[in-house]
Amino acid sequence: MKILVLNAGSSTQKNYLYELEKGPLNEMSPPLWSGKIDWSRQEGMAEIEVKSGNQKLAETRPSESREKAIASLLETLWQGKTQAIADPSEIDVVGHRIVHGGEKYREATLITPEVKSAIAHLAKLAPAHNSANLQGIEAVEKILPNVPQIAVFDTAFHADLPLETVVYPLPYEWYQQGIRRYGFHGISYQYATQRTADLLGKPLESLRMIVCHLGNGCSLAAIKNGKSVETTMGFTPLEGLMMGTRSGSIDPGILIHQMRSQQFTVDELDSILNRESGLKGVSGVSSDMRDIHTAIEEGNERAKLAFDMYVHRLRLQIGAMLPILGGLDVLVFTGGVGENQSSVRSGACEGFEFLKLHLDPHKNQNSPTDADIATIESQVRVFVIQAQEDWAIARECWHSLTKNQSYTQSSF
Ligand SMILES: Nc1ncnc2c1ncn2[C@@H]1O[C@H](COP(=O)(O)OP(=O)(O)O)[C@@H](O)[C@H]1O
Ligand SMILES: CC(=O)OP(=O)(O)O
Ligand SMILES: [Mg+2]
Repeated sequence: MKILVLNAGSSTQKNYLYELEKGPLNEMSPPLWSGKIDWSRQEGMAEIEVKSGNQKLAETRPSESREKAIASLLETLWQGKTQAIADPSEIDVVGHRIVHGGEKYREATLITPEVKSAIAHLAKLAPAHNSANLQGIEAVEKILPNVPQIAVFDTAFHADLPLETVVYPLPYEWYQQGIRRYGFHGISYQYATQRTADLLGKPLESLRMIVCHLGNGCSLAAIKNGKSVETTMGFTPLEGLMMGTRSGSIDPGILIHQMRSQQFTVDELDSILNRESGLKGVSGVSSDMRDIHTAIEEGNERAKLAFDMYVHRLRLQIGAMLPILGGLDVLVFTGGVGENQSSVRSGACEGFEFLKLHLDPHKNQNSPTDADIATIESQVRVFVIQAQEDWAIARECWHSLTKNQSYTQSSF
């Protein structure tokens, strides 16, 4: 079965083609083809990178609409030096990461006009994500009109969060209107928790885990019996940790004050909190941890402050999860920052020695992939797991199509 996966991020579009013959294993099988567009590195420009076998294509082009960019990227799958298939008709199914599934979507779902309008409706709550997800679905509809498309939701992993976590201390009627905590990055959490348990050789259900997903968007989740019991993102992907360009949690009184005294409009505040805050807003340098690191080495004090705040807030939230879990067996770091920035990991672990959590500095420094970086004596294991949201989506597609053959046939 050939499965195309589209993962639309706020400023990136990552696409992969996987081939699964005997069904998915827990360990990732490398994709036949991958194509990435990154709009975050240069203003008005799109950096494109396509890989297939040992062929590689890299170029920078002026930005165009996401739909057009996806269409031309997908052509490299069946044309030119990165060609991986003879014809688009070889693709059996397309899986999409959909960030916000609201209350209704608790598992992978075949995309129908009704599902599309629900995704569009939820774009109000995750504007940087759901509308990009929808553009991906529509781009594929034009190129592969007869191929089933499956939505895999980031919110689904948190579907059973307890009520005291879900409800905000606001008028109860607001909760009844749908203003509640949902949690995100669930596809990443599901993969990282199972992968860690497999590497440890222990049942997932026996482990108390905290997983820190640190990419452009950052959140962490407490996982007990294999289920999410608390997480830092809430109604939207803006709550919680400090991120690349998002503020994370702040005093809501600041917004009221700024609206009143500085007359900011709602759209201006939305843009400031989502795109001009976090590492970028504080440092004035960049949202990218690599640039922050370089600026710190050059003596930039605001970059240092941004880094220190990022780590401080991360530690606070790790600490907040401890009583929820009643202790900790494994701490996991994943996502672009979690996988690559050893100083974030060591900073986050500082102060948790009282748990007998001890990082091995040498192992940590080498930024390993899918490895334990705690000392042998440490009573808490610490893992770095490469985020594999796309592989997890491919697995979900395979399960959806094979668990119910009539569903598969009727939808072709
Ligand atoms: N080698 C690296 N060292 C430090 N940080 C990195 C490195 N590579 C990527 N990052 C960080 O990871 C972020 C992207 O993470 P990623 O998980 O790919 O994001 P997303 O999936 O949300 O687009 C970058 O913005 C950067 O801050
Ligand atoms: C939900 C979310 O924040 O996603 P990302 O990290 O891809 O921006
Ligand atoms: Mg991501």
